[in-house]
Amino acid sequence: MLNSLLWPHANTCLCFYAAVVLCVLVFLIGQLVKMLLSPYQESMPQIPPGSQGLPLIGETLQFMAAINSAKGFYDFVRIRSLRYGNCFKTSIFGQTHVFVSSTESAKAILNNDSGKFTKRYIKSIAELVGDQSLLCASHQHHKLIRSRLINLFSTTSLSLFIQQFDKLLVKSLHTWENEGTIIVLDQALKITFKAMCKMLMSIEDGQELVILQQDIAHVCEAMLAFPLRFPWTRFYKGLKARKRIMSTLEKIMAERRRCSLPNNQQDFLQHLMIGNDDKSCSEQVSRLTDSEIKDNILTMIIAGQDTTASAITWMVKFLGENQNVLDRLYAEQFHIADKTSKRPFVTLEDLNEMPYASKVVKESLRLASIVPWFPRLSLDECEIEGFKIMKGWNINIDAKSIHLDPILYEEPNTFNPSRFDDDSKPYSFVAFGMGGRTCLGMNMARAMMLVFLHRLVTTYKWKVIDSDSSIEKWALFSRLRTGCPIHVSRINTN
Ligand code: HEM
Repeated sequence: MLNSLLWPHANTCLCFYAAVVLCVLVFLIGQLVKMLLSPYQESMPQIPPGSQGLPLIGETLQFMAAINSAKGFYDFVRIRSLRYGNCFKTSIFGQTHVFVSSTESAKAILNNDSGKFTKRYIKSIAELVGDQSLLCASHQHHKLIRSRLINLFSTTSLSLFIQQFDKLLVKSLHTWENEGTIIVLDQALKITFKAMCKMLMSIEDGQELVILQQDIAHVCEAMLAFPLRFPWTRFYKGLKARKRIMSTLEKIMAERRRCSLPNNQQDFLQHLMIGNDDKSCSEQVSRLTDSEIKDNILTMIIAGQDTTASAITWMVKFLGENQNVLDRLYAEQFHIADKTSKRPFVTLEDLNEMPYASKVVKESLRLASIVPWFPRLSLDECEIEGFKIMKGWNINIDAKSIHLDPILYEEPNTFNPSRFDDDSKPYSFVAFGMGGRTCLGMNMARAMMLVFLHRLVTTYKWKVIDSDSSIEKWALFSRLRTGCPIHVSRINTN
């Protein structure tokens, strides 16, 4: 009886102790596994710091607010870069964007030896420039288009372009004297646009040019707009303008085919069409379709006009505010003017004899950072700056931060062309990008800036009237809101 009473009790005790031992064992094994894994977990890269903002819209509203402010859209990046450091994450238009600003990351991403990155613009931009545009094409398609376009940017075409640009500029500068006050940006936009249209399609004057310039401006304004398709929205107007530009190009191409223009017409469009229409061309030579030609003519106007005009405007402002730099520039430019004044045009060789002006151009491009960041897409999971980057994230190389990094540039906010007396550190100057997507028109842009500098400095003295540095709202590239008004007076060379 006693046994019968004791045994069930003993059984219960045994079960209890066994359960306790089991629990302790499970706990100890858990701790052991945690200990073994913990060094691994600590070394696992974390995702970059930053805020994803509100559900769905992320930080889109803050980004749009920056686009619509006098500080310009880069301010969105600047504030976060100060808060989180040289690699941070945000969410815009429903997508994750990472911004990085070290030279090492710029090198890895722009060189893209790993093949883990491709270029990507937001969808609305791709719609405006066209999906056959060099800017939006995927890796292989981009290679094909770039290989065709790069032939257009030869030294011969650069020399011809310099002549054409100089001719237009001299004509335009002539009229400045009567006007007294000049808005540099407006003038630079007109001249660069004319020069680009002449080089691309031989359009020089007339109503066609005026309408084209207005339409290009609409397309540019739409690029940062919210992609809403209502008749009163910027985006819709941009799409309509693109349609008109496309039909103008179609008309020009049809006309050239109908009238079988001589193949010696020296413009980019004709060169691209010859490549297409010439049936004797080897099949190996990759030809562009009509859509590819049209999208890329539009791309080159957008990529070349606004950027160069903005850069010229900043350069005039920086020079107007730095008399010591201007004095040194006068010495160099008047020396060269002894030669150029005896010839009808400035030549490429003349430009090669302007070492100080070249540094002025470079310093202006650094300080203005016209294209403030370069967008890429991560094709695979990878690590950047010690952070984990997921496949499908947008990675933006923050060129402006690199250009203003005090470790790379002493007193980075000072306009000092002589800082380029010594070679720059690798990837510290990326105004035209680097790697397989480097700016195709960089020599053309530099040439326009140098010719502009030469003619302005040797023709006029100028004073910047409004020193306001606010940035134009909704501008795709960093443009001065005032357009830099200057008062000019002709230099008496007698
Ligand atoms: C000061 C003026 C200019 C600046 C600052 C500038 C800057 C840039 C930058 C930074 C890129 C590369 C962006 C990236 O890697 O994502 C680029 C690409 C490009 N630029 Fe320029 N650019 C200028 C003038 C021009 C001109 C005059 C043309 C003439 C047509 C031009 C045509 C292009 C083209 C076609 C691309 C795309 C290249 C590609 O994706 O393969 N640019 N530009």
